[in-house]
Amino acid sequence: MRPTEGRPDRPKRRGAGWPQPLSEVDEEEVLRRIFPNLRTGPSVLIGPGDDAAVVIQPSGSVVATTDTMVRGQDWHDEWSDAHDVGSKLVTQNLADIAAMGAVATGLLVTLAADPQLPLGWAVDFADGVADTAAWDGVPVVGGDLSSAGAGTVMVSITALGDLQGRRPVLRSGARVGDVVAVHGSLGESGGGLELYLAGERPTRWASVHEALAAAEVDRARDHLMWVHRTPTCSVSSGPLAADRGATAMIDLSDGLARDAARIGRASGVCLQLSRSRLVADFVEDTPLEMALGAQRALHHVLTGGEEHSLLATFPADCPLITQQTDPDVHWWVIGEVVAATPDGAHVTLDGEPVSGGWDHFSG
Ligand SMILES: Nc1ncnc2c1ncn2[C@@H]1O[C@H](COP(=O)(O)OP(=O)(O)O)[C@@H](O)[C@H]1O
Ligand SMILES: Cc1ncc(C[n+]2csc(CCOP(=O)(O)OP(=O)(O)O)c2C)c(N)n1
Ligand SMILES: [Mg+2]
Repeated sequence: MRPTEGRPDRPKRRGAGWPQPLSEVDEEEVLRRIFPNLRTGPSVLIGPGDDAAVVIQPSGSVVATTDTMVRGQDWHDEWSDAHDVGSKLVTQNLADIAAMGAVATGLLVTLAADPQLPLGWAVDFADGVADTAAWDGVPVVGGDLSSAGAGTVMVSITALGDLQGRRPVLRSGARVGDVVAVHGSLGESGGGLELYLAGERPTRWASVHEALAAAEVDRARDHLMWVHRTPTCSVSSGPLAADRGATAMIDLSDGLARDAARIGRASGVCLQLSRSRLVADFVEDTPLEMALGAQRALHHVLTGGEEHSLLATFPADCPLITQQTDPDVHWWVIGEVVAATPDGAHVTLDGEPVSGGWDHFSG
């Protein structure tokens, strides 16, 4: 069983102090509430407040990615508060930067909202972005505010990154004979989504003592829902994997089966996953199994989205894989790269084609 990593569950929410709708304030006032909580960094020459930011890119090339979330499609207000949404949006973007083998150098944040949205929501969202970005040492360098139709809240981040002289790790680099490995958890966010969709809500423990005394299954459920609200990505593991010879890499946003197939397709190979390894490392004795049972757990391990762990391929003799000593930075070997099969499967489980995972348009 992999160790579960932690960061503070509930950083401070300031927004409760500003229940008035955005329509009662002007843009300057929104920004005045947001800016003080943003942290800068040595790579930022010009930060938020001018027409554009100026960020130092030491290696001369810019890694750029963007991700968007929409209320009702990507979160429900009954599940996630504004701080959670900001935190998750940062993780989605930083995971994409890490999966290229790069280090993030700046974030640009957009909020387009119904003017009836409370000012406090905008502040808590910005704080969620700022707190999570600061945790990973990434400055917020700018953004945009816009209004949107009744009920609409759309948030988006564009992240910039620097390869620091590394070659980018592409989806197309996997070679026959490589091992397939995962850094981070699998299926926990998907398990949390299942619980939320089933109407479950995390327990609000009256005290730490009460939480510790709670049944293990209740803590397992809470953990899954917490991961769904605020997944994390170990951002330094991407560049480290790149330095140590990763041949292909992707962050797991749409589910292991779907994202592994992206590497397989781009590389013209098949990623052959091992059921016994996935079960031993990600199902047995995990919160997923405890909360949902072994069968649902394996389903989420294979298809659960929004985990933002890293999936990579490495040469089989790569020391990062063969000489692992620290369980906190472990790459779990879950399969190997084989030649693409004539029927076109780019990912298999014990040799059988496997599919599933998230798609925005086809569900
Ligand atoms: N509207 C768009 N216009 C141009 N490129 C896009 C658009 N949407 C997605 N892409 C590109 O397509 C690729 C796949 O997108 P996506 O599945 O969102 O990637 P990821 O899972 O890494 O966020 C990325 O390289 C992304 O930049
Ligand atoms: C209300 C709600 N329904 C469904 C989901 C599940 N969900 C939304 S997006 C997504 C996959 C990842 O999103 P995407 O924008 O495709 O990330 P990217 O691949 O671009 O990084 C999943 C599993 C959710 N989080 N909230
Ligand atoms: Mg995307």
